[in-house]
Amino acid sequence: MAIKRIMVIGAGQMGSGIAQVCAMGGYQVILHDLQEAFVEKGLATITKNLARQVEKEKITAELRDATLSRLTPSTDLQNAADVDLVIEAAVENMEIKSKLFAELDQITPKHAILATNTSSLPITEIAAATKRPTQVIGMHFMNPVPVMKLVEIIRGLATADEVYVAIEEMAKSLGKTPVEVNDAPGFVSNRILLPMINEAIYALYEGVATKEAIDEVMKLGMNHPMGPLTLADFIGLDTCLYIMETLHEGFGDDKYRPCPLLRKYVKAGWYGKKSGRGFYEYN
Ligand SMILES: CC(=O)CC(=O)SCCNC(=O)CCNC(=O)[C@H](O)C(C)(C)COP(=O)(O)OP(=O)(O)OC[C@H]1O[C@@H](n2cnc3c(N)ncnc32)[C@H](O)[C@@H]1OP(=O)(O)O
Ligand SMILES: NC(=O)C1=CN([C@@H]2O[C@H](COP(=O)(O)OP(=O)(O)OC[C@H]3O[C@@H](n4cnc5c(N)ncnc54)[C@H](OP(=O)(O)O)[C@@H]3O)[C@@H](O)[C@H]2O)C=CC1
Repeated sequence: MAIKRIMVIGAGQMGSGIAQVCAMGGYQVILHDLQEAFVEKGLATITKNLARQVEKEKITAELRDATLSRLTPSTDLQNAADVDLVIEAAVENMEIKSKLFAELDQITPKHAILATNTSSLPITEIAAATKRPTQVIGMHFMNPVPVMKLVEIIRGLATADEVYVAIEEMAKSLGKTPVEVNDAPGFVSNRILLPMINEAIYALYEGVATKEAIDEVMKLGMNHPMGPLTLADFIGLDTCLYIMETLHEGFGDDKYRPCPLLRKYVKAGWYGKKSGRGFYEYN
């Protein structure tokens, strides 16, 4: 199954990172979002990242130029008509993802693989929105995509072995390390990470310590590169809440109930780094 042309859907923090590593890996990439301004913002992030790498002499100016030349902007989903693979990285919402996959099933060629970068939603349910569930798979990159080695690959109930192998090979071709997991709420990564972050938010909510102290304990005491509240801001508090809700609903276990403080911040529009304010403030 030769993969040459890819559409990445969602030009946010994950979609732009995924588009960057795919283009650097030699693939032709269409970066798609709802509005031109979002696509432009994503492309500007990629351009800035590549410029920084050239400055640091990590990549050549030729690789930067070749990478940029392989990226095409899109605001029309019909542009997926000749791709071999779609990697969807739109917002973490089942209704939006199901609708996108149903449309992609109509638009993309029969051989195309439809992958989702969802953090927690059931791959099997997303696949059920299509008539090609054997060709739907989870391809879960970590943030920041250009830096983190892991790609969690999630098989839905019907995912075909050859589709799994094609995605595993593709992840390796990007210099990533794929790890195979089965379809369960939050998979492995967020089933373990998000309850830890949620518990840190509860510690803040209950006045156990300041946000700085909570982060310092986990950084200096556990050698985490970022404290859990800084990491929550980095992931996006909206995404953190969606993931906790998926775990809560998926397992039906109250140990996964989202902290009320997390809900309050999301209701206030404090989404973390991407909106300028979360637990901390950003310029
Ligand atoms: C929610 C989900 O579904 C799953 C998830 O993704 S959960 C989140 C998983 N990610 C993490 O846990 C990240 C934890 N944090 C870290 O690993 C580190 O703090 C970090 C890599 C983000 C930054 O590392 P640091 O040493 O503090 O900063 P810094 O020295 O500036 O950066 C290290 C390198 O990363 C690069 N980098 C940092 N942020 C970047 C970004 N947003 N995009 C691209 N590159 C970035 C830097 O350019 C630098 O590259 P070089 O080594 O080539 O020079
Ligand atoms: N943040 C993280 O650390 C990680 C996130 N993920 C997952 O990746 C996905 C994206 O997350 P992230 O990049 O952080 O989120 P962002 O909010 O940064 O980006 C999402 C982008 O998708 C766009 N979008 C929303 N709906 C559609 C649609 N129907 N068609 C096309 N584009 C759309 C959004 O536009 P608009 O602003 O208009 O809504 C926005 O530009 C989520 O599923 C998330 O769970 C996976 C790994 C890590």
